[in-house]
Amino acid sequence: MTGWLASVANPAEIPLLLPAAPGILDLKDPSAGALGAWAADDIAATMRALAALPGRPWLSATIGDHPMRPEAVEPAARRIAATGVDFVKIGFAPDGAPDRCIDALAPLAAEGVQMVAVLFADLWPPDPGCLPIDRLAAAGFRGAMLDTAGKRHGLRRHWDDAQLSNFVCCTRAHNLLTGLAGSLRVADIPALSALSPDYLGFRGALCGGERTAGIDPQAVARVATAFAGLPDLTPQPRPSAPSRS
Ligand SMILES: O=C[C@H](O)COP(=O)(O)O
Repeated sequence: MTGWLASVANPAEIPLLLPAAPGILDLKDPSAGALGAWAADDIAATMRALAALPGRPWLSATIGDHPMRPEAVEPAARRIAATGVDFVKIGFAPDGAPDRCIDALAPLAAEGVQMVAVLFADLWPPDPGCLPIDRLAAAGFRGAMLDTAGKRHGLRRHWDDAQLSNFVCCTRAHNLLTGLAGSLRVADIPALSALSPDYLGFRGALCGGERTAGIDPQAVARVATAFAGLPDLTPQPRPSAPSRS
C-alpha cells in the first residue's frame, strides 16, 4: 500500500497532523526554500517528544537547500543526522557536482544514517536513466524521492505518469524506498498510488493550496480520506488448493 508523508513547518503543527496518521512526518520549513531546514535543536526535541508515542510516524528532516558541493552538503547532512531523526533528506540537482556529493555521503550510510535523496523533477530530465540512482544505491542511500524545486506546477506537469512509473520501477529495482511529491493535490492520489510508490508527499495540499499558509485540518482530512479509500493492492496469499482426499 502507498503511504503518505506530511511536511510540517514547526512543532506547533504536529498535533494537527497526528490524528490523520501520516506514515512520515517530514520536518521542513517551507518558508526557507524547497528543502528548508528546521533548527537541529528543534528536530532533536521533536524526536524526543514523539519517541514514546505508540505507533508513532517516522520522522524525516531536510538539510536545507545547498549548492551541489561536498563541502556544503556533507556537513549539513551530518548536522541533521546527529539529531537522531529517522531519515535525513538531501536534495540533488544536476548543476554542480551531485556525484561527488553522493560519494561524500557514503560514510554516513556506513555509520547507519538512513538518507533519502530528493531529486528535483523540474531540474533533471524526465528519464530515470539520467538520474544518479545507481550511485545513490551504491552509496547506501535508503530511499529516493522525486519532488519539485519550484512549486508553481505540480510534479505531473514535469514528468508524465509513464515516466513516473519508470522512476518507481527503477528505484524499487535498486531496493530504495520510493516517494513522489511536488505540489500534489487530492485528485492526483488515485493515479499516483496506482504506480505503487512507497509514499506520496504533501505540503501545499495540507494547507489548502499555499504551502506557507499553515496546516488546515480540513485539508488534512481530505488527504487522509483519499488514502483511506484506496484499494489494497498488496499481493494476498493464494488460498490453498482443496485436498483430494
Ligand atoms: O516532501 C514533500 C514536500 O513537502 C511536498 O511539498 P508540496 O506538496 O508543497 O510540493
